[in-house]
Amino acid sequence: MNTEQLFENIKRKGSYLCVGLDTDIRKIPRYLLDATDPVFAFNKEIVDATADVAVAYKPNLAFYEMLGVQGWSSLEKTVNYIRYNHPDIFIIADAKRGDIGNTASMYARAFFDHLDFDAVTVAPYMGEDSVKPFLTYLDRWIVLLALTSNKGAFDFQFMEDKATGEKLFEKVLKTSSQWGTTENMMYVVGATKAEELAGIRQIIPNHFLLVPGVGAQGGSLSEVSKYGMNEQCGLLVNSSRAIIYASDGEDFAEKARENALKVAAEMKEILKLNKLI
Ligand SMILES: O=C(O)c1cc(=O)[nH]c(=O)n1[C@@H]1O[C@H](COP(=O)(O)O)[C@@H](O)[C@H]1O
Repeated sequence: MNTEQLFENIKRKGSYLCVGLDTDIRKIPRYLLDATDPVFAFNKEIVDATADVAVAYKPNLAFYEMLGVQGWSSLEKTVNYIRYNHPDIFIIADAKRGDIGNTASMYARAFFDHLDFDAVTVAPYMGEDSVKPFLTYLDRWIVLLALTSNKGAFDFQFMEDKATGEKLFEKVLKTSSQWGTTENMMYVVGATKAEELAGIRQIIPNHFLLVPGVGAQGGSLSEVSKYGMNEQCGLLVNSSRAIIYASDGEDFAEKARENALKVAAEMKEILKLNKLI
C-alpha cells in the first residue's frame, strides 16, 4: 500500500485508527479457550467488529511469541485473515527489530516475504545498515522508533548535543529520513509526547507517524492531531487495550466496536475540522 492509498482509506472511513492486536491469552474471554486457536478466534471477532472504522491493525509480536509455535501460527492466520477479508487494511508487525545488515535482511524476509505485513517497527540504534534491508521492498514500510511513549524515553531520547542543542530523537529523524522516502518510512511518536509533535513536523513534515499511547496510556487524540496532522492526515493513531479489552464477556467484540466507534467519531470530527474530508 502506498501513501495515496492509505490516505484514500482514511478519507473513505473518516478514521485514522490503528487497532492494536496485543492479544493476551490470559485476558481474552474464558469461553474462547475452548476454541482450536483461541488467540485467532479472538482476533477474528475483533477484526470483523472494527474493520469498517479502522485503517490499520498492529499485532504486537511479543503477545504471539510468548506462546511459541502456536503463537506464530495464530499470528500468521490473523495476518492472512485480515489480508483476504479486509484487503484495504494496513497491517503493521510491531516487532521492534534492529540488527546488522545480513540479519536485518532475514527479518525483512520474515515479515514481508513469509508473512504478508505492510510494515514492521524497527529500532534505530544500530544505524543505517540495520534499517536499509527493509527498504528494498516495493510498497512495504518500516516504522522507525523516534520518540516513544514510555517513561524510559527520557533515558536517552532527549539527550542534547552540547554544541547544537539537538536532541537525540531529532538527530534520529534528520539522519534516518535520508535513508528512505515518505513512501517507505514512517515514525513512531508516542501520544504521551504530543507537545513535541510541532517540532517533529518541522523536521519531517510529510512522513506518516504511528502514534501509540492513546487510551490506556492516557495520551490525547486532540493534542496529537492538532500538532501532528499534515495535508494527507499523516497519522495512524493506535489504541490496543482500551479497545480490545473493553469487555471480557461474550459481548467483547461488540464492546470493542463501541470503543473503536467512539475514537473514530472523534477522528471524523478532526478530519472535517482540518478540511481533509
Ligand atoms: O511501537 C509501538 O507501537 C509502541 C511504541 C511506543 O512508544 N509505545 C507503545 O506503547 N508502543 C506499542 O503500542 C501499543 C500500546 O498499547 P496500549 O497502551 O494498550 O494502547 C503496545 O503494543 C506497545 O508496545
